[in-house]
Amino acid sequence: MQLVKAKDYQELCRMAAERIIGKVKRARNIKLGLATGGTPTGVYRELIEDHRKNGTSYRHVTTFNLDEYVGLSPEHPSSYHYYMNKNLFEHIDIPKEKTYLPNGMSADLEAECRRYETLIEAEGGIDIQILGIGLNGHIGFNEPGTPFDSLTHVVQLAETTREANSRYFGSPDEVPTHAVTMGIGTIMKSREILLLVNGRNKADILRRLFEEKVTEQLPASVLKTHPHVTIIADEEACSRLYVFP
Ligand SMILES: N[C@@H]1[C@@H](O)[C@H](O)[C@@H](COP(=O)(O)O)O[C@@H]1O
Repeated sequence: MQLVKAKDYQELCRMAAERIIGKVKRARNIKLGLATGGTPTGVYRELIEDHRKNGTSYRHVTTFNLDEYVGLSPEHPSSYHYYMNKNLFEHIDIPKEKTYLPNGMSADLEAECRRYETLIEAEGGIDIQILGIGLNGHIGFNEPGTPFDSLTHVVQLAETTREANSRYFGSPDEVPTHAVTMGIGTIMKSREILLLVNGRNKADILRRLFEEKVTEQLPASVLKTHPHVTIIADEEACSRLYVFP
């Protein structure tokens, strides 16, 4: 894992966007793995601004999101479909039919998981996967204890995760109890991974990521075994690291 330090959130977003834009410009056909949550919103803002100012085109881009809540339709304002449409897709020229998220409304969720996994494979896999990290070290919605070889699956969300994500809902009870998420094995198949970590509340989990051994109890620790991971973290997130490049 390579750690790149950003002064603050704004710089982190610029750095991440630059990497993505560089790839989008260079490749004729690129598959981006996208994340939701608070962390990537500023990166998406940068992509939109660059698209407007510099005309970077996304017509040749396919996207796969990490996860979606079970039981929320794409029209639900707290669904990840809605988030992606509002925060990115509606503002760039990506063909809507090339933007994929798991369908949390499927009547057969097991079949949906298999369909999503197969779809990623059929498209040739993900070139670069953007990740945030949960306070307990989850990536996507892979909570502590998830097997490292897991593929897309249905998860029961940890209460701490439901609580942390309740800010996106009217009340904590409205947060779904389950989600469909790419598995850790799915994420690890990405050719490159960009983990974004910002803010003081992430300082402890970033410290744990560096200090603790690779264990399924800390899902993000698996990234230490991937050949091409860059962590972009701001100063606040790095404030508990002993050694800093
Ligand atoms: N499923 C998402 C993750 O993909 C995200 O990385 C994490 C951190 O969110 P935030 O960026 O808001 O801290 O929370 C959610 O649970």
